[in-house]
Amino acid sequence: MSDTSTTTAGLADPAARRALMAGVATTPGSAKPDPILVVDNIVRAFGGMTAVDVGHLEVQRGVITALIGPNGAGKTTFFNLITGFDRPTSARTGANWSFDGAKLNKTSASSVARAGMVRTFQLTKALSRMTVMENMLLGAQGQTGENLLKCVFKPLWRNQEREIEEKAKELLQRFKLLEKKDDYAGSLSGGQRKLLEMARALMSDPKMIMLDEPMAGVNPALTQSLLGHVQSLRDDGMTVLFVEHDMHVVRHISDWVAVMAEGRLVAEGPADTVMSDTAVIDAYLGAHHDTDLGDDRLLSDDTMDQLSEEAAEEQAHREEEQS
Ligand SMILES: Nc1ncnc2c1ncn2[C@@H]1O[C@H](COP(=O)(O)OP(=O)(O)OP(=O)(O)O)[C@@H](O)[C@H]1O
Repeated sequence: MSDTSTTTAGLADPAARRALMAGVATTPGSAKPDPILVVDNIVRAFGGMTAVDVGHLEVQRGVITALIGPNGAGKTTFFNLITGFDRPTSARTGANWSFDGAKLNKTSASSVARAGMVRTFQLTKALSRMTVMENMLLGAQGQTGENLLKCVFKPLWRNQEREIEEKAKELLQRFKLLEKKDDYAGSLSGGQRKLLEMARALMSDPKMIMLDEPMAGVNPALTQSLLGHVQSLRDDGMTVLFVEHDMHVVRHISDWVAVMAEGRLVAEGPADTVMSDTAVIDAYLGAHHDTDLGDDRLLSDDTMDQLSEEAAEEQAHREEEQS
């Protein structure tokens, strides 16, 4: 295994990332130079249907890995399993996964988050009725102060409360949401909600952030800014694992792509290699024939016109809001 500190330090540099992944085999389950997450024999069946059956998967530390696959491939179920929100049916027959060297099987979702693997979760109805700041403070749960000791060490708790609020403000500033801190989260646009979900996840200082379709429902004008945020998390040394259907996004920001189909890991590699893999093309085209695998040359003029119209509308809307 390579030295983690030196490996991750230079990963803002694309050439360093390419060099790091260059020697990795493009076969499903391939070994990584310094994996932060290692998964073995994780199976989840619902009745007679096997939703997930992953024999071995390693996620490289400090890079952006996309998990792709057609609808129903098992991506969300896989996320739920490794983050402790669901249990594998293979629990008794050897399911194993570890994060940053610590075993995670049988661990609750909150312990997984405390270990440093945090997933974004969607703004539910209940969270929509809370303010942006209240949502951020929820993300800090699990830190001291929640327990009875806070009554005994109140000054200490107050200090921490202040620190947490400061941290929330800094993150909101970074994600351009500070002016909205007292607004109800439900009043935010689709893109701003995604930013809030990401900012909230960062409140607990994760080592790895897992994003489930971070670009879904986000209009083109905000997509660029969201992509920039995801890349800067990686550049700051965080590991990113994300599920995404938009293949343009996947090509644009992924350092590595893992592909699932019918519950199994069927391919791995850099985006371009994976997208031209026949197993991947078959998996997608078998599911829906009109799938766009993210080659910009395939975008029709009409689609491009529509995208720029939407971007212009969003820009006009923002200018109107500012005036
Ligand atoms: N709680 C459940 N009960 C029964 N079947 C389920 C349950 N959750 C998921 N499934 C099934 O498991 C399979 C995998 O679903 P999953 O949502 O993980 O796929 P996915 O790759 O995330 O799909 P999508 O891209 O459409 O979100 C699907 O056939 C789905 O219907």
